[in-house]
Amino acid sequence: MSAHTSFNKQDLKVLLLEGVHPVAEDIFRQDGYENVTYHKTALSESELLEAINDYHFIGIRSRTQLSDKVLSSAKKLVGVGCFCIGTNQVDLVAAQNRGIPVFNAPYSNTRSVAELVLGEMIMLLRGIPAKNAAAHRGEWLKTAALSNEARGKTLGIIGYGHIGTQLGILAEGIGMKVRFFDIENKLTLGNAEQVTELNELLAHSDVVSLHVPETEQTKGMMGQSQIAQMKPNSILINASRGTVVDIDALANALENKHLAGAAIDVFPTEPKSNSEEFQSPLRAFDNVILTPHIGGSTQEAQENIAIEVADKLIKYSNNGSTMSAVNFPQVSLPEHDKRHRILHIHKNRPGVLMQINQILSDNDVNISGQYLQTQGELGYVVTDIEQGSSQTALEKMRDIEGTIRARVLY
Ligand SMILES: NC(=O)C1=CN([C@@H]2O[C@H](COP(=O)(O)OP(=O)(O)OC[C@H]3O[C@@H](n4cnc5c(N)ncnc54)[C@H](O)[C@@H]3O)[C@@H](O)[C@H]2O)C=CC1
Ligand SMILES: O=C(O)CCC(=O)C(=O)O
Repeated sequence: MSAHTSFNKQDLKVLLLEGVHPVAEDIFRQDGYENVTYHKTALSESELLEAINDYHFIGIRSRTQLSDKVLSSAKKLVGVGCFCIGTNQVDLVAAQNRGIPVFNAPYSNTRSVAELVLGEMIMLLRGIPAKNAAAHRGEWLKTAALSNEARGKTLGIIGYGHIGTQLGILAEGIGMKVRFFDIENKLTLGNAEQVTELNELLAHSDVVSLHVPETEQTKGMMGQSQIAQMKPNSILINASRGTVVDIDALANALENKHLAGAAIDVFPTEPKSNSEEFQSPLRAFDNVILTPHIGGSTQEAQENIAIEVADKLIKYSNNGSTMSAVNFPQVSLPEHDKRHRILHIHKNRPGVLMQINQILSDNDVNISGQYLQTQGELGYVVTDIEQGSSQTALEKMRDIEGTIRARVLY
């Protein structure tokens, strides 16, 4: 990592929440960021509103809600790291409007989710959750009724992305037939088959597994009528987002024995901490595997995520690189040894680049490299300069109409 930054690293404050893997804190400290606060849990909204004003970087997982209201209190915030895949807990537009890039770890926990779902699928096809629960109560359910091999069964995957594709390959490995539904045309891996109608997938799958992000389209996508379309005695698995499945409709389908079982890892409302009671109508069913949103919670995944996201935040802080930010123009930058680098974030409108260059020219500043990228409403110009007063130029650039924020890296 470059040692050159506009801020004294000791003055930059980093807040890590929700027990992200401790290696994240080590990485910040090793890079010279001494001011790192680590919390094992999420903060309540009022605690967050009070604390966030002090921090330049925040690291969260899926529980912390970075709403417009919270972000409006985050006056010093430079970057957000989601130590997970989903970024729906952050108001991405509000962050973008404030010139704050949001980073995540798009791949690091995907294998963990795929492995969990594979295991759940095999257990549910054998009816193990119900037999296990009965045995814990002293009952002996020795029967082959509704107990099936996975081999030869059809797995229907909804959302054939990083997790869906890995699950498909693992399932083929144990002899399952894989079909999937996705809004995009996808390159199929192995012998998987893409279907164009969701209902067609639902009607012919022995197991349906959801791997879509939370969007306006996916909220409630498995409602009463979709669950009714599922094959009798089939199984529903959701390790995507809690809003995707109508839990009451699922409970009804289990109650009237339309479905043979389910595995649910994510819920419309999840406890805010491990000490809060988990409430769900699904608690009544022995044939449902209930897990506390731990699809991606393995040691391997959490450590990889911590390394990936901490590195991205530090790189943005030290070097200005926004590669893989989810709400920001993406610029990959070389190191800027022996040069000053000015970062200018502005509303995407004509003429800003021209004004930046005019200011540099007026101040006798020689440009050695320049990078411009825009995304939607936002523009990001990075200018490397060889000499001259970067500070004076920076002050003038801050006055350009539409400027959201600007800083210099030494
Ligand atoms: N339970 C857990 O701990 C975890 C949950 N997740 C959740 O899993 C989701 C999926 O993760 P990845 O596979 O890595 O994401 P991805 O972005 O690689 O794949 C998502 C796929 O869903 C498709 N899609 C989007 N909208 C759709 C729709 N309306 N109908 C059908 N397909 C649609 C996309 O085209 C894409 O192919 C994440 O967004 C996250 O919410 C991810 C990691 C851990
Ligand atoms: O580990 C977490 O807190 C959330 C995992 C998850 O759902 C994600 O990566 O999107």
